[in-house]
Amino acid sequence: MTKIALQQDRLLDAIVLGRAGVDLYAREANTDMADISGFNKFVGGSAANIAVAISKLGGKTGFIGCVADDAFGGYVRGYMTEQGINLDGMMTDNSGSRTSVAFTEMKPNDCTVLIYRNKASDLTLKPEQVDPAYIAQSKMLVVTGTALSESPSREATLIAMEHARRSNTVVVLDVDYRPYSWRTDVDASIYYGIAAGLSDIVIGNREEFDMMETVLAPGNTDDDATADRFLRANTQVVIVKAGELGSKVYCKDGHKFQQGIFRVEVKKPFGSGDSFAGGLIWTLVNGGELEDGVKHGSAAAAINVSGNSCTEAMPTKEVLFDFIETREQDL
Ligand SMILES: Nc1ncnc2c1ncn2[C@@H]1O[C@H](COP(=O)(O)OP(=O)(O)OP(=O)(O)O)[C@@H](O)[C@H]1O
Ligand SMILES: O=C(O)C[C@@H](O)[C@H](O)C(=O)CO
Repeated sequence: MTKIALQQDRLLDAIVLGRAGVDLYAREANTDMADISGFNKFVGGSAANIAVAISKLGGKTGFIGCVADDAFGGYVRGYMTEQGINLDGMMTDNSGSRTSVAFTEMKPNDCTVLIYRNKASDLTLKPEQVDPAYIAQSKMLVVTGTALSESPSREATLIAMEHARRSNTVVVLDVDYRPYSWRTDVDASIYYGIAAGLSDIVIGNREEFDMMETVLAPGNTDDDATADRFLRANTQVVIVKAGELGSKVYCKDGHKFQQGIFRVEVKKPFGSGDSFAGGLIWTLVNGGELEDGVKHGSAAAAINVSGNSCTEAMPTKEVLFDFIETREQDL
């Protein structure tokens, strides 16, 4: 069994860095985007989803990001505050940017997620807006990688990771690779490489690790070789997620294990990665074992993909443990 050493005397369990925006989910299931007649509004954005996931499980969370000075920015702030998320690190941009908006179909497979990110406010976050004292109050800093895609958010993210290292705040990188946010895969792999070197835990799927290996190991598809390459510098754990095939976990000391999925009736595939990260991180900040964290993450993801949204479908601790007790898991 593996434990991640954390500073226990911190006010916050985890601060999540990245985008918080609006998700608009199709009212009709199994309908193409062009034929959808209406959408239900929720708070979304990968980083917000992870923060809500940890918070609903009972964790004390904070957030570093930026919403626009618009009605959606106010809506996002209001919802996250109701969820108990500390927003001392959430900025508001009034330079004409817009809070990110995602439209989604509701289909179990081949489900389109259309994200409007022209002049996205989260990417206006500036390095001077990142407070090292805020990060030093947290056991963990969780970075969602799209924040690296553009300046000044890229520099803000890298300095946040550096501050975390200096204050012994454990750093988690959730790769969260959205190809349309980047000029080229080469650019992406360079910045993700720097960020991975600053991280204790790196979580991604195969497509994301392929992108990260664009320059250094083009064509590699072998998870073991990937893990060897990324278990360097500060990185203690590499997790390769594989959707319905579960996940593989690699530790620096050579220990490795796999986790299967909890089979459910899937309503939509998105949100699985964010709920997985939420369940895992909540377990680790509470002093739990890595093996239990990955199991809790898998269960939270299964619950989420069988629900009708991302944030609202994140489980509480009671729902999570009840689900695990009553379900078989594929190993
Ligand atoms: N259909 C499914 N049924 C049950 N569990 C699932 C399913 N899909 C994914 N999961 C769980 O969620 C974890 C993460 O999923 P996945 O590998 O799809 O992440 P991801 O690529 O980051 O997803 P996304 O970007 O869509 O959020 C998997 O390792 C698995 O435990
Ligand atoms: O991450 C986003 O910007 C949108 C999400 O909330 C979306 O629902 C999704 O794709 C989750 O992974």
